[in-house]
Amino acid sequence: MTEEHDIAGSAAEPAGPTHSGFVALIGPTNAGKSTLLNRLVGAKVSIVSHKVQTTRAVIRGIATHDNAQIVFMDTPGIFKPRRRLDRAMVTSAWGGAKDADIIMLLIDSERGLRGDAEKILESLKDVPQRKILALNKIDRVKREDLLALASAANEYVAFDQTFMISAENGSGCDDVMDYLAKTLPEGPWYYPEDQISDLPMRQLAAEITREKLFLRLHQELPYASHVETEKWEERKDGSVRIEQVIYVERDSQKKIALGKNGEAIKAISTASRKELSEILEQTVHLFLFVKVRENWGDDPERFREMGLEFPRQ
Ligand SMILES: Nc1nc2c(ncn2[C@@H]2O[C@H](COP(=O)(O)OP(=O)(O)OP(=O)(O)O)[C@@H](O)[C@H]2O)c(=O)[nH]1
Repeated sequence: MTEEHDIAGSAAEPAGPTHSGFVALIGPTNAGKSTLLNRLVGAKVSIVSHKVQTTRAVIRGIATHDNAQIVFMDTPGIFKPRRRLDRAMVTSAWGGAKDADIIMLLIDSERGLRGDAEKILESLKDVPQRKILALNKIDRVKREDLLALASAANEYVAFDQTFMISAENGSGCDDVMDYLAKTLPEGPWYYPEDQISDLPMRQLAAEITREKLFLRLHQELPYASHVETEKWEERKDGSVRIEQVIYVERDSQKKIALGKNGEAIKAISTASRKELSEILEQTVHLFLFVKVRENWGDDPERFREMGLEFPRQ
């Protein structure tokens, strides 16, 4: 994940050695993944409010604990991608997990290994990364059942650690964070601490508009355009105002992007706004501008904005 390293330079990091890395949180539906993330990415932390796309995974939240920055990823494609957004984001089954430093499997200890949990354990066997297990909802089960479940799961996969937690009341969650903070590799933080909240969402929004642009104009505008989100303003009435710029390289391309009487840009804007409203579950006011910027394709900054590594050669 070298592209994120590029961003790390401006992070407000604590003194002393820092740790950082990606944790893929997986588990059957209803295991308590969202509840756990809300807790772990809680008070001290900035949450990425919506689902966010990096190259292959979905960043759900970024937590800081001691000197570590822990980036939690969702890997929705492992099972049945239910939501449209999930499907759109999943490029390959274990996509996100491949880039994770640690894979954390969350199991509902009341349900045990029935159904999906067993299938996931099976498929985890061949995954090379360090794996940990968290048995959730321990407030609902007896201790001896928990121990039996822990050893049953460890027969499938040799977990580095097994935690017993309650995402709901917080029990055991600090232990998980202590472990992650010290086990993730030493290195600079991936994201600036104070810029976490909407930066990735801006990228996702730009990506959606770029897709609409491409769908409509790919024959005329092959690779000569790119989209940036310039403004993101949450409004009191619950809506959001998003301003984006479509960069093209030449005046002739600007004409194409606008279309006759602005028809192309209007259609792109409508399609993008619709999808953004669905994803964000709020009213979106989208404003698109087309600007000519020569040679944007040679500008490393533009690549970084898109979360891409700048090809050196
Ligand atoms: N008793 C108890 N309930 C919990 C705990 N953690 C989560 N829950 C409940 O379990 C249900 C499912 O939790 P979610 O966090 O939505 O589960 P999820 O894994 O994100 O589910 P999907 O988004 O469907 O994959 C909710 O009703 C939670 O309140 C826990 O530690 N104890």
